[in-house]
Amino acid sequence: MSLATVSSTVAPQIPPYLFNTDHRQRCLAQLRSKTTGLEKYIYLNGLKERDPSLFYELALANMLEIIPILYTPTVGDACSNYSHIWRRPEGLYISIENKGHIRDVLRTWHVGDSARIAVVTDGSRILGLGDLGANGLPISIGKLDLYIAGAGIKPTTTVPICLDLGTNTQKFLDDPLYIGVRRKRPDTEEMDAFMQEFISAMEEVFPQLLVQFEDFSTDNAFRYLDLFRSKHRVFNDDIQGTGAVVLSGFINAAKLSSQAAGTRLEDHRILFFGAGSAGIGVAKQLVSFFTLLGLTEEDAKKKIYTVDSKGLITADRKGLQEHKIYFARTDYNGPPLTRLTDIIKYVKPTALLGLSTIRNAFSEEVVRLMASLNKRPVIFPLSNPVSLCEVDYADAVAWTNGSVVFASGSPYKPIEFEGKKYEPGQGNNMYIFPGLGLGTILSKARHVTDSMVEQASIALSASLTKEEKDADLVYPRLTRIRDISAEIALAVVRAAQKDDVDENTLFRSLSDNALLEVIKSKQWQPGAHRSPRL
Ligand SMILES: NC(=O)C1=CN([C@@H]2O[C@H](COP(=O)(O)OP(=O)(O)OC[C@H]3O[C@@H](n4cnc5c(N)ncnc54)[C@H](O)[C@@H]3O)[C@@H](O)[C@H]2O)C=CC1
Ligand SMILES: CC(=O)C(=O)O
Ligand SMILES: [Mg+2]
Repeated sequence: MSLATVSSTVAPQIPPYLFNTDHRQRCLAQLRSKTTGLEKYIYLNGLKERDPSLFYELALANMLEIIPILYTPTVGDACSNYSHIWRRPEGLYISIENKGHIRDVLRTWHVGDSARIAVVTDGSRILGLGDLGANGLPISIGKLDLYIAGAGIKPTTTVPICLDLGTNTQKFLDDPLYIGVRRKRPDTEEMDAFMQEFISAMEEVFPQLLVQFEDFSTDNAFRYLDLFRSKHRVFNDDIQGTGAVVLSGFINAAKLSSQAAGTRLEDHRILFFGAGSAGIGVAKQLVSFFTLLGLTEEDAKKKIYTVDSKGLITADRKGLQEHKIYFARTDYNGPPLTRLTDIIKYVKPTALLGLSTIRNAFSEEVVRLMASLNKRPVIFPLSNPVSLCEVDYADAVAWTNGSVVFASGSPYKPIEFEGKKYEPGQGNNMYIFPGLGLGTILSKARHVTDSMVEQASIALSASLTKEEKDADLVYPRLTRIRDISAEIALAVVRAAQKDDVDENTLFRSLSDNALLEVIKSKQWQPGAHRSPRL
């Protein structure tokens, strides 16, 4: 027998000194030795492949450090560069060329009947980065990592999907390493036929699955939500998840702002800078909330002003896109208002929400104007990733002399201003979709109803501890996300029961405390099946 044969048949021995240090510390040191976000992302991706349990253990124990790598902002870099950093298949690509046999492609995914949650993107609007085509897969993977870490969904029941339908971004079509099909995106007719086949095939192959649509371009985001939501178990994260998370933060922020001003929640006026899937999704969620407070829909709608790249959206504007019509103002008859400062002077908003993808759109002049109109202005620059955020946290604090109530889409660190510590909120749908998904899966809800989304939002806003309230936070600390997801799931299950869409009726007889315990007991824990040393 040759030496080469001997060495290939003997299992490699792990030298005992490898265990002198906790391997988690070794992995963290390796992670921290990487100098760029993208290198850290690649490192974590490799760790997940080698040892998924350890990967999630590290993510849970070091959330504030690791989530911004797996998710926004760094996942944006990963998507932008995905064709170049690709190592191995780690999700399901369904290409436009698979039309006619999509179910066969779905059957190649290894989890079959046990699949519970799929995040599906077509890569056409990844964060605020535009049409990234097949490079969009990491957004589905990152969202599912949050389902696993944040809600305790079992990793083996998740399905990350990127629909590879082409791209209209020429730079990718010209890139020899581009991973997707080299063609422009289909027209509506071709895409509709593909999507109909896709959603039917999903239901056939994965009968218990919840589908989260993610980062579709705005028209298609609304289109496929409207087409599928009453027939299938689906929701759109950018419209509904964002609506819920921002409503939740708004409720807490508006309380702080109203307390300072001596006004009521009903007195708020909200200006949306950006009127796409996210902006309009949030605006609709706010209308629904104001009606819960007793306002008529018409009066609730009057509280909302929307702005797009052409300025304040008014009903007399020609060729308005469908999704902008509902909020178009009928009470402004002057010349078009295009400058944000002029719009603010006209509207006098108490809250300014940015979902525009325009970096630094909330200039010093804008922020100071908001502070001059409000004792505690609510300013939420929600565009992702950080490179597209409408205003940095430190600037917002300095320009309002510390009075701002702030939440951004991507994370900022706490800061010190004139000797006082200030802590930002992160208004990101990551606080909602894990719990919304968990509640939907456990109740086996046939559909995701409006009330399930709304109750998720209200449960999140009610989840602040006294300490978090005392620190003027509008969202709970991310490190508590598992417990918060369980509380949200409880509210979602109850809403599903009220709407009579829960196919699992066993939970109906349980008290809230008992149900919460059941939900927590279902949360997957990393590390349960691994060697205690690792
Ligand atoms: N924080 C969170 O949880 C979430 C944040 N987002 C972020 O929101 C942003 C927008 O997403 P979508 O609504 O889906 O995109 P979109 O492209 O549909 O909407 C962008 C909107 O901004 C407007 N806009 C563009 N340039 C403008 C300008 N110069 N002045 C005023 N308005 C301008 C557009 O007209 C459009 O109405 C993205 O950056 C995305 O990452 C989206 C979902 C969730
Ligand atoms: C957070 C998210 O879903 C987005 O920026 O698109
Ligand atoms: Mg999104």
